[in-house]
Amino acid sequence: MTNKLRLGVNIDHVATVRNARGGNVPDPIRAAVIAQEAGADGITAHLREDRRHIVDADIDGLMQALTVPLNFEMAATEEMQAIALRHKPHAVCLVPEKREERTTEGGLEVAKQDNALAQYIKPFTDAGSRVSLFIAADKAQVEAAARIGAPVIELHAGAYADAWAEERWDERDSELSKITDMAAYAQELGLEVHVGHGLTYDSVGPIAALPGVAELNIGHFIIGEAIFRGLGPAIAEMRRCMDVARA
Ligand SMILES: CC(=O)[C@@H](O)[C@H](O)COP(=O)(O)O
Ligand SMILES: NCC(=O)COP(=O)(O)O
Repeated sequence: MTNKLRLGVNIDHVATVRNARGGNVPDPIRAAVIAQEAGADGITAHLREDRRHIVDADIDGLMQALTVPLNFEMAATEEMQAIALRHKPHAVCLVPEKREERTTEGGLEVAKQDNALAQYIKPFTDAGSRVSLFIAADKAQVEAAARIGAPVIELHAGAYADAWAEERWDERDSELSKITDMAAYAQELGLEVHVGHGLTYDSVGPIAALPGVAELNIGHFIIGEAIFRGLGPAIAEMRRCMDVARA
């Protein structure tokens, strides 16, 4: 496996700012194009059921504008399945959603609904989209992902990132251990491993250093940092932090 760690830039929160006023600015498609020019290896966009940030037209625009792969995050619903099958993005990442949550709180429950999920993901595989499951770093979930034939998992780094931000160092270390162990185990089971949620310039290093992890998806922090540095430089600095850790 190549040592090159891919960076997927999540542009959801450009749309959050746009939607704060309605209208068209700032444009998430323009952000995605700048991100790919700045070295993003892929773009991630999460079409939430409530359309609180990305909206359907953004997915149309991304599919037309991008030359790098689109990782389309969505809930495992019939509506979202139809949208994804219409677009056939490079990757479909299944994410659990709660209307009342501020952000994605947990990982997808795969172990308790593996038969239903196996049926649900088959049309994506048939359409040529890679299926990724956004799960907690939990053995039962990793095993279930492998069992249903998903080629990719993305481990939820939120608890690790939150512990880092709040300087709860013991918890940070135990969350990092879980991600480390489950990333290794998933690779033994033949899964490609991605990690994402809440990562920053500070917290990305230990995750980027994990052997064999193929991709990190990072959004909220980069978009926030872009206010101060500009989007291209904010991405370049994240790339640098990842490369230093992986070297
Ligand atoms: C699944 C995931 O981690 C990202 O999509 C993240 O959730 C960004 O979207 P929200 O901030 O709306 O949760
Ligand atoms: N799947 C995680 C992602 O796309 C980015 O999450 P965040 O950095 O916006 O928290």
